[in-house]
Amino acid sequence: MKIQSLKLVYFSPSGTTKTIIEGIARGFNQSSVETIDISKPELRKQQLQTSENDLLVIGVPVYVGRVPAIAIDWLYTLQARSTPAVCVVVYGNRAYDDALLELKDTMVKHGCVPVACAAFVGEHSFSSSETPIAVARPDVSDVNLAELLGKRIKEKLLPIESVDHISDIAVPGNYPYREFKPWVLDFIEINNNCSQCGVCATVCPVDAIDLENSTLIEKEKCILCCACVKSCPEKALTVKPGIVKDVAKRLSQTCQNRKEPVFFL
Ligand SMILES: Cc1cc2nc3c(=O)[nH]c(=O)nc-3n(C[C@H](O)[C@H](O)[C@H](O)COP(=O)(O)O)c2cc1C
Repeated sequence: MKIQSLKLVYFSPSGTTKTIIEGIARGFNQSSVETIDISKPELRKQQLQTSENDLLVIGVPVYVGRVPAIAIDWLYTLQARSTPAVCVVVYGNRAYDDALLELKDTMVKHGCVPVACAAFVGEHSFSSSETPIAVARPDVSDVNLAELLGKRIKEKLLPIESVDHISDIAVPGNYPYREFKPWVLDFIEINNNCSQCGVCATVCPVDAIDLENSTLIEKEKCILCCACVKSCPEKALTVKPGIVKDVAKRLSQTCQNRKEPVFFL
């Protein structure tokens, strides 16, 4: 199959999913590449139409074993016509549960034909110096594997005449998908180092932080991604004692064993 354009789409508040998707794209080595970063609220309004001549690569982080609701909402606006697609989830070294299955099912529902699926590991959103979880993942080895996956997808597509010749890919996961109830939590503490620079408000994928006064965080909008905590140049934002901190402590003890990326193609 001759691919004319690579379409990259990722939701990646703290950047690990973006790193993996870019690695896959390098390995695939296509001259025409269009990227939509759906972590940015204004870019989520952008509609995408794809055809059989495109390769759509979508990456999302795993949130409580599922695809983040924001990414599912965006996928509902996707107009894909028989488009070969790569489904990628990135998780924080605990488990990806039903997320890869959910992503694959959703993409199929919207006109995609999965040509490869993969689960990679990224530093956990709740990781901190006190509660380290998968620190600095994806690392060089993960990125090399992402590039290798890109090459293998190209090799797989080369001899195939059309999407009708791509067989179904089985991925782990269960029905019904793991239950997910959004948490509404006021869990961020801001100390006196805050210079009101606004970086936290700019990186927030749901516009939950007031740009003029970053101490005003709308907890009903917050999705706990911790992009604000991780991006603060003054290290003024930290996680308060409470549920998120307790989860982080538990995961930093129970998820120490390194998990490796897996491909299905
Ligand atoms: C609300 C929330 C739920 C999460 N649930 C899981 C999970 O079920 N399993 C897991 O291993 N990691 C989980 N993570 C960690 C992220 O999947 C992981 O850190 C990912 O690399 C973040 O991607 P990003 O850097 O592209 O934002 C969760 C993170 C958040 C914020």
